[in-house]
Amino acid sequence: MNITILGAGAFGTALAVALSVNGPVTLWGRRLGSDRQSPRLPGVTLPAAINLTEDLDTALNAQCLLLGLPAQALGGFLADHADALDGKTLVSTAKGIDLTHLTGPSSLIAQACPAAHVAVLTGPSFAADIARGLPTALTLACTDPKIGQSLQHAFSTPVLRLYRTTDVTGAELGGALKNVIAIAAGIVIGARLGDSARAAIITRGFAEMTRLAVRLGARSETLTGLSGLGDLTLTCTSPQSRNFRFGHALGEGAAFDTTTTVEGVATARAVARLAERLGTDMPIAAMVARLADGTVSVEKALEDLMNRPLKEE
Ligand SMILES: NC(=O)C1=CN([C@@H]2O[C@H](COP(=O)(O)OP(=O)(O)OC[C@H]3O[C@@H](n4cnc5c(N)ncnc54)[C@H](OP(=O)(O)O)[C@@H]3O)[C@@H](O)[C@H]2O)C=CC1
Ligand SMILES: O=C(CO)COP(=O)(O)O
Repeated sequence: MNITILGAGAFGTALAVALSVNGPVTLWGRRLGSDRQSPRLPGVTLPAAINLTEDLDTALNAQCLLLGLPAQALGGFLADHADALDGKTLVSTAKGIDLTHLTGPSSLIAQACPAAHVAVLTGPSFAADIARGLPTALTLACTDPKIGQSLQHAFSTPVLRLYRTTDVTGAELGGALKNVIAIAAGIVIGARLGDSARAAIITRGFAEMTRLAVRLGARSETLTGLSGLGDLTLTCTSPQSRNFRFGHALGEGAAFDTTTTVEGVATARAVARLAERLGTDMPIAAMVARLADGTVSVEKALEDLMNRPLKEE
């Protein structure tokens, strides 16, 4: 399968590097430079099997396109290029909920490109790890089992092992919601509240993730897989995670580089709105939204969460 990746950020570039072991790959980006290096993946030289292009028309000729854009940029990109994208196989790697439409990437794609075959590639994977060829397991979600199987094979390599599911909603919500909980975990560690508190945030955060995802049509078992619990574990425990690092800075009262992609901030806001609309209890996510917006202090957030009515687990 001829693979084209749109978006030369850290993840799109890492996937291009990984998939180029299977054959030629095209990587489109707005600013690629000429030295086969990526500013988002320092120290990684892009192999010759990656065809780099800044010409979007050329890139859009492909039948299967991996979309490496962040969640909040995806809607605009789809709107701008819907005609050229419709009817193709479009695989999103974005981990977020669109703040305007309050939906995940798959619904955004389906709304903009109704004739497209939609899939989601997600799971625990730092771009730097993938680009270095470290062993990684991911989830490929597609409602059409045949297309899902063909993508699973196309995107697997000796060090990239893909599992398959038809639960697109569950897979993409797991990836989006874990970013919100990773911010909370970072805040806990940054504010020196301890590893026990982090374990509580991970566990109760996972309960929230599952509650909202199931309410939106996901299968609960999907949340226990790589795309949910797997990615939650990774991002809540590793300083490689930008969401965790953002939370850490918030917790210790330090500044954070605002140009860094931190998907969990907009997603926390989207979750707070969704939770209110659906009447779903999402206290940690709602608190992350308020903390990120600066409308509550860490001390007050902790006090409020600890003093919620006692209940059954
Ligand atoms: N990094 C990681 O480890 C992983 C990331 N992901 C997910 O992948 C998605 C992308 O993240 P990541 O690659 O890390 O982000 P980066 O911040 O590294 O890169 C984002 C890329 O998107 C491009 N972009 C943004 N807006 C537009 C637009 N309107 N049109 C065209 N290109 C645009 C940027 O282009 P430009 O440089 O020109 O601004 C940039 O190349 C996120 O949802 C993330 O959660 C998933 C797994 C792992
Ligand atoms: O999604 C990721 C790992 O699976 C990357 O996490 P961050 O965006 O927090 O760096």
